[in-house]
Amino acid sequence: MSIAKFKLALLQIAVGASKTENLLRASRFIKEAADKGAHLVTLPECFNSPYGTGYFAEYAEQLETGESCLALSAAAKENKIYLVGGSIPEKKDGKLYNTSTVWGPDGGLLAVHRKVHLFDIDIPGKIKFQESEILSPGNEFTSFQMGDVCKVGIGICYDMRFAELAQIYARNGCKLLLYPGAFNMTTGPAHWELLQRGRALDNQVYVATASPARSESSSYVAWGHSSVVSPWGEVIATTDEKESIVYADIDLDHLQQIRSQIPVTHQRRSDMYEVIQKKN
Ligand SMILES: NC(=O)CCC(=O)C(=O)O
Repeated sequence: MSIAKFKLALLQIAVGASKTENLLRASRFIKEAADKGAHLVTLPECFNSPYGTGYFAEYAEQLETGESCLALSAAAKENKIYLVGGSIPEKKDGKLYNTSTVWGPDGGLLAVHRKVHLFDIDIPGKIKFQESEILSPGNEFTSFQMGDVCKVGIGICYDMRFAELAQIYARNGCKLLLYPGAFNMTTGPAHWELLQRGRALDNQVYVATASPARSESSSYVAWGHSSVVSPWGEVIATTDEKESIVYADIDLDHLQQIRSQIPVTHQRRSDMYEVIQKKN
């Protein structure tokens, strides 16, 4: 019989200039969440490096040999949890990516997601950010199977704005979508929660986001507010901007009830419209 409920933990940790300290902090928070019964633990976007195009090259690692992945693998194994390693700047074949790795309770690498939609925006007088100045985009959908419990889809931050990605994950059987992210002080208050609720409600899935804690002295000030939204579109767990751990019970029976009560999946008019998946 498969398990219908599990505890998810989002680690909203402070991220500073020292990679070593960032990794130690992450390991400490992972242990705390596991000790509190979390089965799946998620770190924020860019948890080992300050977030900014000027930092990515310096902090980037190769996945196979980098100290961040070694630390994540060890933490997953020691605590016997599924671990989504937020994201890190990755170097591979002469290119840089914003990359999330997923680890199983035996410390093995289960999945790798390279941010598909790069964060390039320009809101005059507020924020201009161009990830594409230095990063390359990933080209793959990424999901992983959490034992016999549930399939989980991964996106990184700006990926959450693209409804089609979430729709395809849901269609492929994902019941939880995880977005390590770092929205900012302009788009955070306006869109962070709205996007999560939209993705959750449209697809009748759980959606969770993990942000770094806010640091007013950073060049990029993160919004924080890591949250979990239910398939009903309700925020079931959240926090403010400070360092904290957000816990939520993911209840797959509840998800199934909502899907039976409001059966939009079966009511789609695919004779009239369709979202097409062009890659794996
Ligand atoms: N790191 C990101 O992708 C930030 C995305 C963001 O802030 C947005 O508004 O979208």
